[in-house]
Amino acid sequence: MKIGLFFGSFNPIHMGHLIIANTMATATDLEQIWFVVSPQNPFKKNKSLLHEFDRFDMVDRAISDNSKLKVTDIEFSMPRPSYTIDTLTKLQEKFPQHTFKLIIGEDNLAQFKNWKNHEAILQYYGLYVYPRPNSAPHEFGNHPAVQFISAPLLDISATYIRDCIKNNRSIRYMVPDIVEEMISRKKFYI
Ligand SMILES: Nc1ncnc2c1ncn2[C@@H]1O[C@H](COP(=O)(O)OP(=O)(O)OP(=O)(O)O)[C@@H](O)[C@H]1O
Ligand SMILES: O=C(O)c1ccc[n+]([C@@H]2O[C@H](COP(=O)([O-])O)[C@@H](O)[C@H]2O)c1
Repeated sequence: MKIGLFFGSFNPIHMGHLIIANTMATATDLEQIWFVVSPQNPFKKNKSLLHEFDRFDMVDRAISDNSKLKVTDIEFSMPRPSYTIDTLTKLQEKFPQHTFKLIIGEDNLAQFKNWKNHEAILQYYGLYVYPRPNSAPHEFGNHPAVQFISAPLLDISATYIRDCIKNNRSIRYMVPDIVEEMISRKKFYI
């Protein structure tokens, strides 16, 4: 199967992530999209970052009604911080029957050449890139391993959602109802 990998903290997962994942799952040749939840980076202490199990749980609930979307905790047991190439290698070893592609926003492309073994990512996997506002110029516009996919731009972030919660403003429609319910019941981000 051809699988797109969408990496992130998902603190929490929101409609911006889900719309990109669903676009990739329905408007490309990718058959499934796997959300790869990043654990806490020990060098980037952030007190608003929920425990990885809670973030995983929110993603799991958010995608439970869509058979093309899956979530993986593969990075939880890897050395931290985990480099994308190492996670790709581990997934490919674990699932040799699948082909993996990396899904990234165009804003990440300007820095992509500084990622660990970025040439190997291009050579053995490849990128599916979705548009992001204010993306800096980059050199991958005509690269054969980089596919640009048209997708809606949604100006919403997990930071904005956490701020809304702190300020007692509604997050309805920014996250799935089931995620909103979990955040409120467990008193996350207050
Ligand atoms: N609204 C959005 N549309 C498209 N991509 C997004 C959107 N929000 C985040 N992303 C991208 O999704 C990936 C995972 O996102 P991440 O978990 O860091 O969420 P975030 O909303 O950017 O979080 P935070 O505000 O806490 O930094 C990142 O590459 C990020 O750039
Ligand atoms: O593998 C690398 O060298 C690498 C370097 C920088 C960023 N990344 C990945 O890019 C994504 C966005 O990173 P950041 O630092 O902009 O939040 C995230 O999924 C990181 O794992 C990966």
